[in-house]
Amino acid sequence: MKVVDGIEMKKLDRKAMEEYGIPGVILMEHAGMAVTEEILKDLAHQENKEIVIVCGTGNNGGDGVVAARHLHQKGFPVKVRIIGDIARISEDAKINCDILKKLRVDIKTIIDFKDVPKLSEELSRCGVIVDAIFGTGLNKEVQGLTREVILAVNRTNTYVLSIDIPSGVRASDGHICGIAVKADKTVVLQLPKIGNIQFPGADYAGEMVVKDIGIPHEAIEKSNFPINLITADMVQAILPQRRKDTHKGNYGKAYIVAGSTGMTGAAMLTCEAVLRSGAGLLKVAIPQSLNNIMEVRLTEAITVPLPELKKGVVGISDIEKIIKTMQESDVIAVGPGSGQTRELEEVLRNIFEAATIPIVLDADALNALAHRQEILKLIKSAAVLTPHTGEMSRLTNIPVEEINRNRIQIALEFAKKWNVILILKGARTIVASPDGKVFVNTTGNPGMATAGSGDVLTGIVTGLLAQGIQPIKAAIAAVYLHGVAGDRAAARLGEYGLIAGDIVLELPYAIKEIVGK
Ligand SMILES: NC(=O)C1=CN([C@@H]2O[C@H](COP(=O)(O)OP(=O)(O)OC[C@H]3O[C@@H](n4cnc5c(N)ncnc54)[C@H](O)[C@@H]3O)[C@@H](O)[C@H]2O)[C@@H](O)CC1
Ligand SMILES: [K+]
Repeated sequence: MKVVDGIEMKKLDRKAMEEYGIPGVILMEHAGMAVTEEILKDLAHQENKEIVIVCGTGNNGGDGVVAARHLHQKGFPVKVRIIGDIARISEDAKINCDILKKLRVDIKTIIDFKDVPKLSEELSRCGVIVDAIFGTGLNKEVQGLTREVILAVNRTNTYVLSIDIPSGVRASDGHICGIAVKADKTVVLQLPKIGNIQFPGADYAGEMVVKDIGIPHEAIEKSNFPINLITADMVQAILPQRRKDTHKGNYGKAYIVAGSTGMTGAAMLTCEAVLRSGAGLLKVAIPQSLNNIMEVRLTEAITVPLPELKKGVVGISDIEKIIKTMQESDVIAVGPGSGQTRELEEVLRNIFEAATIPIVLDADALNALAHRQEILKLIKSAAVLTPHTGEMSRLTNIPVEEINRNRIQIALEFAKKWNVILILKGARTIVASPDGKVFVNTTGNPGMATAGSGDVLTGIVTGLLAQGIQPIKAAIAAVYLHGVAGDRAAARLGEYGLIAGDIVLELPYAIKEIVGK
């Protein structure tokens, strides 16, 4: 599903109106009806059926006014409160306000700070507050009277439903413009906005429901706005059903170069995740001295011990053996728990020059690359890099705070510059492709911020690549499944006690949930 910013949404609205001749009031009517439908669902669970709709003077307010009409028609007690000068109300909103007045719906303006205490009382007493103050048109910090009203909304214990986006959240990036409504539910119109899914804004949305308001789908499909939301349907289409007449040779050979003294756990988690993602066969290159531990813990993998010169880490003396096994494999992953050595840079350079299969780079491989990014240019096959924000900061020399402010753009630029698929991990992991597309993941939870969680993700990507899934699709499916497995683990254990091994254990069920088998 496409994700847009306010400008792209306006373009699509305009296209619907100008190219297809769908009048704005019709779109507004659909929006108001979609909101009504959701309010009716919420009211079904509660005694207090009174609704207060707080509107701004733009089209978001207009959507609220339409909802008021439909709720009134169904016999619910509705109050509409418009903040500011009613004379400045948008054209389509005005048409709807005029109808409301003829229907004698209780509609008043809030023009003074003196009006706020009375409004606060109404907001506390009603069953549902509808937030129709600002939508995609929010273009400056929220101050004065509107700020007071949003504070009043947030002070109540009343259920709050926001139309399109919680008022105060900027649609283009999720920035909070001074203050924002804390919603229990957001009825997103037609397409999710970046501000609905990127933090901090995403934290204000509550449950999200996306509703079609009649913007022609072919206009949306033609839009070349590059951001997409990863959905269950999308992942289902990526993961093939297994044919009955197959054997392990049909599901690929994965090769993992990972682990060092004290870090065998990282290698282990990656390997387990590869196997749990359905790869046919797994070989793991591990420093000789760590081989015994791996053999005991990892029954299903074949270990390929490396005759390390430096004890406990993979070094350049191991390169021939690594390349030989790589040539017999369908995907190679390097980095989890490899240890920070300058020699790893040389190992990577040799792998990059020789590889004709997809390469996954994580953790210490990324730290090694931070010194010599330019060797990425040697890669002839597909590469998937999986940095968290700290690793991304080292890779790009961009401070963490700046990355957090601009995750989508920074991920996209890196993917394009180095011709790689970039998985930028974090709350709302982003997958960026070298051809300029971005996919945002919304599965997962804060319990997954735990050691080893990233190693599991590397294993899933590798396992899917082994099975011949196209690299960008493998990355998309991997981040989604990783999150679903984490959510399942959190549902069972809570977020505090969740550890990376629990994500691996839930992974088969997460896949089954999507594939059905
Ligand atoms: N044809 C359309 O454009 C449609 C728009 N729809 C709705 O309309 C919304 C967008 O409507 P608009 O573009 O009118 O914008 P909004 O309704 O989001 O509000 C913008 C209004 O608020 C003012 N404003 C912006 N930031 C402010 C601030 N910080 N303090 C005080 N005033 C501020 C602007 O000057 C403008 O008057 C969407 O989110 C959606 O809910 C839907 O009705 C469907 C059709
Ligand atoms: K809103």
